[in-house]
Amino acid sequence: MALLMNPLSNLETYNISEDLGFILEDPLEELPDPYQPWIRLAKNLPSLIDDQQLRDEVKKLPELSICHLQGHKELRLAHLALGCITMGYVWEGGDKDVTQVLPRIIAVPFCEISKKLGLPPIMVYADCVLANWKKKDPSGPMTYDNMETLFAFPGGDCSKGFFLVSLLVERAAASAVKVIPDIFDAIINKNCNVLKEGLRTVSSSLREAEQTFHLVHEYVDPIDFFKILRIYLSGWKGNSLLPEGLKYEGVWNNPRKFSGGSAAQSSIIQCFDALLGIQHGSVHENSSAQFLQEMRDYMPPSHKAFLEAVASGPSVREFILSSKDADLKKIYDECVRALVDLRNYHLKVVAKYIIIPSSQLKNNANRKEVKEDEEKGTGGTDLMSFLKSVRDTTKKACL
Ligand code: HEM
Ligand SMILES: N#Cc1ccc(NC(=O)NCc2cnc3scc(C#CC4CC4)n23)cc1
Repeated sequence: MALLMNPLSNLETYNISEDLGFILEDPLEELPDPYQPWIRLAKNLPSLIDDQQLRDEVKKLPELSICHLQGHKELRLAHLALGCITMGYVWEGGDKDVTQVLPRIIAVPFCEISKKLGLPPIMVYADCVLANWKKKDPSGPMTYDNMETLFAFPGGDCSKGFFLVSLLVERAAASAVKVIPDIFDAIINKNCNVLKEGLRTVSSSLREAEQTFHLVHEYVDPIDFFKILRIYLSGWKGNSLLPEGLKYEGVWNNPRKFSGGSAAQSSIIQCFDALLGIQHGSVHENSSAQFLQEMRDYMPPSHKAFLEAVASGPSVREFILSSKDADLKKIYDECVRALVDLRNYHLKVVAKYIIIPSSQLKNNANRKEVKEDEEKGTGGTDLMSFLKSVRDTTKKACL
């Protein structure tokens, strides 16, 4: 039977790497000379923030047109650098001195670059995880010891650990992305053996991703994460510290609300949900599904398009439900269980890095009441119930 056109046959068209999945391959580290002031500020965020100098330095930036930025990788580096500077600018004073206005000198170029990339004018996962890395020895392996982030936040090596461990988990799971076109071809051609092969690769890459996740305990300190880093990931939607949002001076007359960085902006996990036919409730009544759907607007548009292509492709779940092949059902369940185990492990990590430090700090005599939205995700969601509901709907997908 002639191979029917498989919409996913060329991952390149979705800016997806055969080897690294949604990770930006070989991110640029430098921009053309005129933009050096942006790179210099972004490279010195930790010390500028610790010295409370960042806001003053931002105001001294030269007015720059974005016309000298050429190509996707320069735009991604510029969005990453300006995204880091924006988070540092807004949260430099912690929750005691929050600024409501982003100065035009940075707001105007940041919004123009965001528009060209189809990203929101706030730091997103595709910035500080997917594009924020380099190898120390370019000919060496992609291992933690041979890698470095391009930009960091205050809190010592906490942001490096958090961003690079997430990147390595993405890389482990990426080996499953490249078999998705083969899985769709197998369904179109009713080839059970090729389908089984593809699903075995999916479950083994998810198992490898969970193993990689363990690195978080070695490279991220819970107190540094909870007390310092998470502040800089916070957004201005559903945040009582910026109830109207942030005013982007010179761009919009009214303040705008954008959600803080979230791994719900990671395409890789949402891609497995789409492939396995796991619905996290309907976007009409279920807030978890709404949040996951909304976070797709914080992904590079080509990655969002890939998720939609996977979700609208031939249904793996329906094909297997209608199949008599018990082996096929078993392999499908192994994929679902691997995703459940990954989400369960993630919940344990969230307890260690958020729930426990939060209660420890709450118990400190001199600590003010925890703000009502501190227990919420950077996206303003009630994080534990969100994560548990996503894990539970994944579990329900078992055959
Ligand atoms: C210190 C380590 C971590 C903490 C404290 C943490 C915390 C959280 C929190 C609070 C959320 C809820 C939504 C949000 O606010 O973003 C979340 C979502 C998520 N996190 Fe993490 N996370 C950590 C590490 C990781 C790593 C290494 C990965 C792997 C890529 C990951 C993948 C996800 C995903 C995919 C979601 C969206 C919900 C889902 O699809 O299950 N997280 N995380
Ligand atoms: N209190 C408290 C509280 C603390 C943290 C959060 N949320 C949070 O850190 N989300 C980001 C996240 C979750 N998982 C992963 S892997 C890689 C990233 C990332 C990133 C960059 C920011 C784009 N993430 C919510 C509430």
